[in-house]
Amino acid sequence: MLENKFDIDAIPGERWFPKETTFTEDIKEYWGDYGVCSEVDTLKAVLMRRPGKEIENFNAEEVRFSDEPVDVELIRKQHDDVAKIYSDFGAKVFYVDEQREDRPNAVFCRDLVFMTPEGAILARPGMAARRGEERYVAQALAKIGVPILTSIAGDGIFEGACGMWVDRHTCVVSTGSRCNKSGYDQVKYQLERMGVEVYHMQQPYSNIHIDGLMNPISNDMVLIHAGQVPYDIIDMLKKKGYKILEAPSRTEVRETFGCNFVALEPGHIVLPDGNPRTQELLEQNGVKVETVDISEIRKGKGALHCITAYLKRG
Ligand SMILES: NC(=[NH2+])NCCC[C@H](N)C(=O)O
Repeated sequence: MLENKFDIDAIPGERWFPKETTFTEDIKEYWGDYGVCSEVDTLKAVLMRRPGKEIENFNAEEVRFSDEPVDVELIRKQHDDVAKIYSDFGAKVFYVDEQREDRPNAVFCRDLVFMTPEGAILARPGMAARRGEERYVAQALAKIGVPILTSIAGDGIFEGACGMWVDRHTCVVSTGSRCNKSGYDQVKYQLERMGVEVYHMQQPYSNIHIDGLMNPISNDMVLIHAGQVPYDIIDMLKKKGYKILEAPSRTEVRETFGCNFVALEPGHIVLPDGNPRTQELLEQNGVKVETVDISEIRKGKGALHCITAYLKRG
């Protein structure tokens, strides 16, 4: 044996091993209790923008509002009425507190964030007069502990209402004027990573988002505007066991937003007031329908689904 006057201890192995949990397992502990993989499961938390200074003065044509003037106090009251329905039902209502003063469309929160089981995908609006709204949504999400998985970047365009959950493993994402190929690919990457199959839908030339054309009522029933939804998408929904209800009135779908409702829980929805034919069809099919007057919000060419970003369902 060599005489070793200077024996040096071996370098020890690693002692601090990584915590090998998934993001979904961790989210509650390090962020908050958020996550969505359904358009209908029990509504637990939402993000909304109560119209602030931005609604007081704008050029309707530039921001894609109708030219009837908005009653500022009434739009705020109607927005509060909707929020109260959610909170009375037991959902937590969070707000985007700050916003640019030149962005009246910021009330349409769904367009700015698409929520997944692991957190939010932050949108990048297609319309120039909306770009930048998302910065204040990011601020609000960070404050309440909703992780932001990606912020649509590069040459991508994507708005949250171009996504629709079918079930935990299935999502429809639509391209058109509010979501281009690059935005679509960025969303698809995130969803596929979570084990979600993405079905592509093409928006008709006359429509910007999915929610005015097709909206799930429960986990096996969906309302569609048949004339504007692609065959392949409906075929997929039927094969997954969905019953298809066809909206009976084009006027209601297009003018009074009969398809733009919010499910509080499966088979129980809040519908914009003034859609009698749609309401009758839904009730005949056993749907519990509550209505709310959103005449002022409608002047922004959007309705209930558009103003409600889901943060937690089920
Ligand atoms: N999810 C919706 N359908 N949003 C409607 C948004 C309407 C808004 N004026 C816009 O053009 O962006």
